Amino acid sequence: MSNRIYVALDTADLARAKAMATRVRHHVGGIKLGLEFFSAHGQSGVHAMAELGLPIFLDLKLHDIPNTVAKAVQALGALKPAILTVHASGGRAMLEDAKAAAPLGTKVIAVTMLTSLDAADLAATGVVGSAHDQVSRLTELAREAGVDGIVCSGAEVAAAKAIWPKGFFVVPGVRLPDGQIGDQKRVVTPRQAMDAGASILVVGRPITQAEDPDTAARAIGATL
Ligand SMILES: O=c1ccn([C@@H]2O[C@H](COP(=O)(O)O)[C@@H](O)[C@H]2O)c(=O)[nH]1
Repeated sequence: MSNRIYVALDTADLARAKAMATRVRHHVGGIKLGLEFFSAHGQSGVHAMAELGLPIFLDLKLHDIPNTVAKAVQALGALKPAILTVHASGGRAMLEDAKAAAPLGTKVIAVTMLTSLDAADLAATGVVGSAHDQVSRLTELAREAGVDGIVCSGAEVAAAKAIWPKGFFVVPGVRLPDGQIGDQKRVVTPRQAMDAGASILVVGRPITQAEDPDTAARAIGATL
């Protein structure tokens, strides 16, 4: 894939999502649809977005018992997403069953530690250690379970790649040096993330909230 940027279309407004995707389509490699979009528009909304012809990343971060997740993955299979996310902390059996239930061409990617969390947030949920430790532990688990890769921040991707050289590494929470961080906590620049080993970048608000989204997407691409 030549363009490594997936634009996150976090909106419940289908017309807005379509208009944004149409605007930036020549400057991104795919479209990421998450909980907000899917809760509002479900599978028909995903079909409507797929008509634009870009790969679809379905970021639903599934997290439940193995049987429930496997059945959900099966139900989503008709959409044939390029990428589908589950939470690594759902455990090995859940990851294995999610992968087994996914269509052949869909990468099942395990979210390790959300980029909106830091070590203090981890500690508050009873997890001891640094973000690096947590991402490393869950990368190992995801690799052993046979999924295709992980989501982590750009700060941990080099360590994750050392554990899993052939893994697929999705990095959200990227910002240009002068960009607004918002609710993200573990942030690096797009260039730093790629240099550290990211396979693809997820970029939302730096593109979608920009005055001129196509220029913003092109400018981010030009830094890579
Ligand atoms: O750890 C994670 C996992 C997923 N995301 C998603 O990526 C985008 C980031 O949007 P920005 O506007 O660029 O912050 C968003 O859709 C999240 O749901 C993440 O940020 N961190």
